Amino acid sequence: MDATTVSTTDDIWSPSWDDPFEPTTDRDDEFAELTDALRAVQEAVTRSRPTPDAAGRTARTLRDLAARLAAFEVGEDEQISGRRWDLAGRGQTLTPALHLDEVTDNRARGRVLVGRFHSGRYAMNGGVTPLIFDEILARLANSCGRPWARTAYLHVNYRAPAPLDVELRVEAEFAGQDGRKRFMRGAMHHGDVLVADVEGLWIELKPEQTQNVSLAVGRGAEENS
Ligand SMILES: CCCCCCCCCCCCCC(=O)SCCNC(=O)CCNC(=O)[C@H](O)C(C)(C)COP(=O)(O)OP(=O)(O)OC[C@H]1O[C@@H](n2cnc3c(N)ncnc32)[C@H](O)[C@@H]1OP(=O)(O)O
Repeated sequence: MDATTVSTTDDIWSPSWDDPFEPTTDRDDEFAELTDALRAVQEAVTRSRPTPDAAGRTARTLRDLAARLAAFEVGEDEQISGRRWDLAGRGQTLTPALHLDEVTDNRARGRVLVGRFHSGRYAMNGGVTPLIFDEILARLANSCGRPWARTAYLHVNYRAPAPLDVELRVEAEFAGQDGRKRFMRGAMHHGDVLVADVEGLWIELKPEQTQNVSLAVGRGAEENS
């Protein structure tokens, strides 16, 4: 698609390159489709160099879409985004969509593919690595009915540049518990190459710290793909 010809929503949603973010979700699942489309927009904006005219028209279209969705605004406890535990990415687009293949009481495994939107320059941005680790370690730390815990720290070691547009494997391990403290470990690989590893601490919340935690809609990988 020629950027100068952008004029309709359909044009904007249809990238001209070989799209690594083709929707993988059921077409009857409209919110999942919406999240997929938003990821496609993030990637398209990042990859494009539109003319000022095309950029302006696209911006107006996006603002129009935001205004239309504002009519459906709800409080954080009622929103769908981030709470779709059955979807890779949980229906949010801050973190690259993590496909969880397994979450047991002491291990989690997943896959992630990162595009140019999350690039630091020909490799994954260093701030994105902790996002992905936080996601998988948090899911494991809070799996199997354990009381809710929050991240106290994440210590990330960057071992090699993480390539874009290819599948990365992410693993997490429940390394031990000491009272309210849950010690977690994780690693990210591209093929045989160790890209990054992490140590994290999760602290079980005291009752007075759980008041805003209303996520009781499933938290493991049971329905994730
Ligand atoms: C909420 C659950 C969401 C889950 C969603 C699932 C998946 C979603 C995926 C999305 C994922 C999103 C996930 C997110 O993004 S979670 C959001 C990011 N995290 C936060 O916002 C947490 C902010 N911090 C706090 O709320 C408090 O500091 C917490 C609750 C963590 C502890 O404050 P609290 O007052 O309760 O603790 P304590 O002082 O009694 O200390 C207790 C013990 O812990 C030790 N200690 C404490 N801190 C540290 C530290 N930094 N290094 C080393 N040690 C530390 C301390 O020495 C003591 O040890 P000991 O003396 O007993 O030996």
